[in-house]
This record gives sequence, structure tokens and C-alpha cells, in this order.
Amino acid sequence: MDVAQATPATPGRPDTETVLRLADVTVRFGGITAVDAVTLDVPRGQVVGLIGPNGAGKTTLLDAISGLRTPTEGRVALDGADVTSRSAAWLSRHGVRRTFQRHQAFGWLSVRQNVLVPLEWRTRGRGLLGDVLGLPHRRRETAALLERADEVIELCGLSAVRDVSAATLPIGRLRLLEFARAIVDAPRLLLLDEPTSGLGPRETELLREVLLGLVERHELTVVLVEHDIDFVMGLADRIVCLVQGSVLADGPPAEIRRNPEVIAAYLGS
Ligand SMILES: Nc1ncnc2c1ncn2[C@@H]1O[C@H](COP(=O)(O)OP(=O)(O)OP(=O)(O)O)[C@@H](O)[C@H]1O
Repeated sequence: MDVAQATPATPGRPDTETVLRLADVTVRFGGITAVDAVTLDVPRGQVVGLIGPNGAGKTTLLDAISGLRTPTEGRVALDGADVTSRSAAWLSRHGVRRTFQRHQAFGWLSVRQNVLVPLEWRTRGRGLLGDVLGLPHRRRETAALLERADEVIELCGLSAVRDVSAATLPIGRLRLLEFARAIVDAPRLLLLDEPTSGLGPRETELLREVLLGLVERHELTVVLVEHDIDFVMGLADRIVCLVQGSVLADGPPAEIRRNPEVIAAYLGS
């Protein structure tokens, strides 16, 4: 599906513009500095793989970008606007979408209803989900959005379980559902936290293909935290290695794989 065509994230902006800018972002938990003065620019259409050992600060950095945590110091800018103190809800409404290490699907809703949630949120007050749930006279005006939801469901290999309650799905399908929900309304910035965790080999391959397809069409700007090194190296344009909250290395995947400091701190021989 052409997500960008359906709802352009940032109409009229050239591909080279910086979507995300982190300037000296620091997050402390009491005496622990989880993220230590991280400075990073992510241009539109780029996939940045964020790697590093357990406890390096990767998830905390995603939290700071997505508004779940306000940085102790430093600034976060989205398309040039300072969003450092914006809430997660505000950022989500403005196109920053996030998946989590633990899935966040609504168990009592079907797969389709889950995918419709962001569209409902976006069309605030129009009652899209209510239409789907039981108000037939309003269904016609929501047909395009339903079609978009179904396209994404198909893209993510979930058509067979479209009307199944999310609570009954195995973990791999739940992760794919969360991913479907994150991409359904053309995110301006997509933050993925260990998206292959819980996926079987076929599901991992499906996710890789879907992401590659979206990325190749320049539909997504992504920050991807991932421990599956082959997955992240195969997808990312650029790898940033965090160690103890700081950027140890930042460069193309092939260069990072050979970097002796990254090998010593994380990749191993
Ligand atoms: N809510 C919190 N309160 C206190 N310390 C925290 C909190 N969240 C994270 N930390 C600490 O911050 C540091 C960074 O944690 P974070 O989860 O961001 O690392 P990570 O790189 O995502 O690790 P992993 O790969 O294991 O998910 C760790 O030392 C962690 O214990």
C-alpha cells in the first residue's frame, strides 16, 4: 500500500530534510545516567538502527523521542519544531508512532478494530470505531479508512485473523498487529523497539519485507532498536551504537560491523 500517498506525512517537504534532531539529550534516573548527551540528526526517509548492550539506554532514548519521558537535559526537535516537552499523546497525534518491547494491543478488540484505533484517534470525534462496531448508516463515509486498514492488515499477513479478538493471538501475530497499527496512518517518524522479538523466522522475514518495501518507497523514517544484528544491519542505512548512554559509533552498517570498539563493546568477534 502506498501509505505516503494515502496521507502524506509532511506534504511538500524534500526528502533530505531532517525529521528528528536530538541535541545533547540526557535522561537520568536518580544517580543513573541512562542516556548521556546524545546528539543525532535523522534525515527524512532514513532508517537508523540503534544497537548496543543491555542497559545501554536504547529504550530510554526512544522514550525521550516519543514523549514518554521528558529528557533531563537537551532538546528533541521534530521537523524543526521543539517537541522536548510534548506528551506521548500529542506526538502520536502528530505522526510519531511507536511499538514497544511488550505489545500494546487491545485484547478485547479484533485485529481490524485495533488497526482502526489510530485512524479513529486521528479523525477525532467522527466516531469511526463506533461506526464499525455498530452504526451501519455511517459506514459509507468510513469506507476509505476501512479499506486502508484492510490493506495494512493484508500487508502484515493478518488477513486470516482480521476479525479475531487480539487476546487470542499468539505473540508473533500480536507483534505484527502492533506494527500494522503503527504504520496504518503514514507515520512521520516510526520508532520500533525490538520488533522481531517474539517473531518466528517466517514472521521476521515478512516484517523485513514489509519494512524494506515501505523504506524503498521512501515512505518511512525509522529509528529501530534491535538485537537481531543481521535484521538491523540488513535494513538500516545507518547504525548508531549506544554504550552506557553515549554514542560509541555512528556510520554505515558495514563500517559499524568492522568497528573494533563496537566489536569489543557489543558485537563480539
Ligand atoms: N524507570 C527506570 N528507573 C530507573 N532506572 C531505569 C529506568 N528505566 C531504565 N533504567 C535504567 O536505565 C538504563 C538504560 O535502560 P534501557 O532500558 O534504556 O536500556 P536498553 O539499552 O534499552 O536495554 P535492553 O537492550 O536490555 O532493552 C539501565 O541501567 C536501566 O536499568
